[in-house]
Amino acid sequence: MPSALKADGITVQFGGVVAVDNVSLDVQQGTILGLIGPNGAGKTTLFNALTGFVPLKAGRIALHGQDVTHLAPHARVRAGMGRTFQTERPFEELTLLENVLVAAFLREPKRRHAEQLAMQVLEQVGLADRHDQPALDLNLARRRRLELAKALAVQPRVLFLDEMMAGLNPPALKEMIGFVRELAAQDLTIVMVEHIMEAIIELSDHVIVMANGHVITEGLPREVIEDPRVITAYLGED
Ligand SMILES: Nc1ncnc2c1ncn2[C@@H]1O[C@H](COP(=O)(O)OP(=O)(O)OP(=O)(O)O)[C@@H](O)[C@H]1O
Repeated sequence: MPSALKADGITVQFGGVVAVDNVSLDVQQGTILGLIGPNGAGKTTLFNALTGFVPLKAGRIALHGQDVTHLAPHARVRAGMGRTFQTERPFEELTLLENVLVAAFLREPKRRHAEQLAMQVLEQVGLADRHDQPALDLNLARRRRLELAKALAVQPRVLFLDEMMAGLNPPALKEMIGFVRELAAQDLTIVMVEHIMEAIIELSDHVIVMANGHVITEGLPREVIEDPRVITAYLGED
């Protein structure tokens, strides 16, 4: 299977804090990588490093063989990265279609094509029938789906999902798991930071566990969550 995302020796330092220390990963096309670890482990920082939002102290990143290490976030979008943000902030006065259009224009300059693309992704996340409503009225589950639609509107080859499942009620969680599974089935490569273990177990092909900026173990989801080192990292030594 071809490598979709390959990162070697990623290191990020904030002042005296090494938030991510020499982390490497290799994600095969069409697979889902789950990134877990206790609060402060460095997951979001790694995510931001991969997508270009924080500078690297060391390391290299390749997307489908293209070196993107020194590209700015918008250039990584053009190279094929899409991402969601932990705190979704839609333009509340704009309609759902307009919100997704803002993202679609990053990849598709012609308005008619961008609109088609935006409607298509709204359809994919089950929001097409609300496309002309303002984002202001959306509940949490629909805001998340809108966030997913925005990330999909840049037509990514590798999609980064940052805690998409947090706070969802059981039906909405099931629905979101279904959307993500469907995307991977369509050969999209997915990297997800997630605290909800149900989602990690159901979706991940491979799991990386971080603590204190390091990878402490990796492997199949059911194996890693039973690893004593992982349990200790989450619960502490006592
Ligand atoms: N902009 C920043 N400036 C300084 N330190 C930071 C910055 N961002 C993160 N850190 C520090 O880097 C470390 C890793 O934080 P990070 O947010 O990446 O962890 P996380 O695993 O995503 O945690 P959570 O699960 O709570 O989101 C922490 O010690 C944090 O305080």
